[in-house]
Amino acid sequence: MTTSIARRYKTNDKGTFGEYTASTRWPIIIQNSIDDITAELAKNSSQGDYKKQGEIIKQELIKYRQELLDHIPLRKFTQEECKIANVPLSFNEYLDSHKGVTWNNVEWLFSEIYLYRRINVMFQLQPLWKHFDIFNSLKQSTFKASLYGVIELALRYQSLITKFDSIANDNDKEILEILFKEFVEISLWGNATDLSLLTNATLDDIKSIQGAKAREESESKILINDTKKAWDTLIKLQGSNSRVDFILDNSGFELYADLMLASFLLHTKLANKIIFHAKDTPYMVSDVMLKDFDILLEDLKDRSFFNIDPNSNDSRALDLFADNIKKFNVEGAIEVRTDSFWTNNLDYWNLDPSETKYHGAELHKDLLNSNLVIFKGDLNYRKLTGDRKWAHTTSWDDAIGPLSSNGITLLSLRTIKADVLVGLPEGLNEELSELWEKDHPGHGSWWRSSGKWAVICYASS
Ligand SMILES: O=P(O)(O)OC[C@H]1O[C@](O)(CO)[C@@H](O)[C@@H]1O
Ligand SMILES: [Mg+2]
Ligand SMILES: [Mn+2]
Repeated sequence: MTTSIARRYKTNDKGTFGEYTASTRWPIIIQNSIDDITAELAKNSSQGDYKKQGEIIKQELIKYRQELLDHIPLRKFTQEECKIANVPLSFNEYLDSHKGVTWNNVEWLFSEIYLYRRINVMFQLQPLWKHFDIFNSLKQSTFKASLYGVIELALRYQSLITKFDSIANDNDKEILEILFKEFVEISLWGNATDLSLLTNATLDDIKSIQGAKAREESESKILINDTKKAWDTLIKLQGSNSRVDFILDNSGFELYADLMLASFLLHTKLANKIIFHAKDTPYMVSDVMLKDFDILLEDLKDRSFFNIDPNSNDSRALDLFADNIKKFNVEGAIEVRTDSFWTNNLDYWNLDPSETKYHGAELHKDLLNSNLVIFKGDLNYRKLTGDRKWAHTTSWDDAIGPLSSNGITLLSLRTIKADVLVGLPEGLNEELSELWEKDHPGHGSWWRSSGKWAVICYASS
């Protein structure tokens, strides 16, 4: 490690997107939850104890939102909360070593993860709401609005699947590599419909992001591209035992795009085992929980969800994809797991034998058996780099600390949506900040939180 370790971004770092997120976006996200639980309570099905317990949660959310606005200190979880809601003790350990941190003066990474954990505890304390995903209706409505992109990819898959066998048998490595790049980029940009940013997206916004045309022009937006290194790793294993893991990000279209990449890898024998790692609680609004995998497959088959003509080829294309994923899952070629580590406040420097209290060491040991661990999205990138204020020219290997030498082979597919960013050539951050400043006076550095650029970063040891 040649670079001294930079401190983490904080919610009072002037002019950063983190400061704006904490001061402005989080109260909106809590207000959305209040609106959604209000809608749930207005349903005829909400009666008796369910209604009573729901009202309690609603009042707590309203109070909680005010707590953020009043910059109250972040409180520890009570004994009861930890017990009933399985809150990892790492949250209280952090608060013990960072006494008196307030919402407007705390590390961004911790406070954002803590934010969602507090909301989850409110639900887990009410027995009839213990497993209620407050973000489910938003996840579902956004996926429903992604119909255009969903159909487009399903048709692409339907036309390609007949060719996968011949491509694999003809040993046509060139076309295989082009398709690998294409499916990696589909998975990368699938992220672009992240709910937490598109708070008022129109169907056109969502369509444009997901259209094939958007992907072409997005090539130029990939600032660091290690796809070739991942290709070289997997092509050597083609046809033999090859396990690829996905540390998932968002549900809906992004998960659908991840499944596209996964099925491509399986059909072309670049992998024969895919393990998806989902979240164990509602997290960052849109992140995938175990149940979201099953819901996605149901949605793809449900003609009242995507209301298309059941006798159309579009419908057959959706069925084909959903049935193939289902088959892979039943056969065990695709496995979906969860672990409390992924929603913990610890960054991914703890994916290491040294972390023996919160599953870091166990997960590290298991991931040593993977030939490629794909970390999806912005929050995972922030945890890989510790969400630290590194100089933007800091090397990737320095920024990911122990992960550059403890044996895991990883690939971060990240649409850039937060301040932290490393591995850039000298001057590029300044150049893009100037460009962004033109249309966004005073916020030039927010080019790094627009989701319009991406990085694909590889590490192996
Ligand atoms: O779903 P993703 O790609 O992890 O994005 C989540 C990101 O969105 C934000 O909420 C907005 O920047 C970040 O705080 C967080 O890292
Ligand atoms: Mg994302
Ligand atoms: Mn996410």
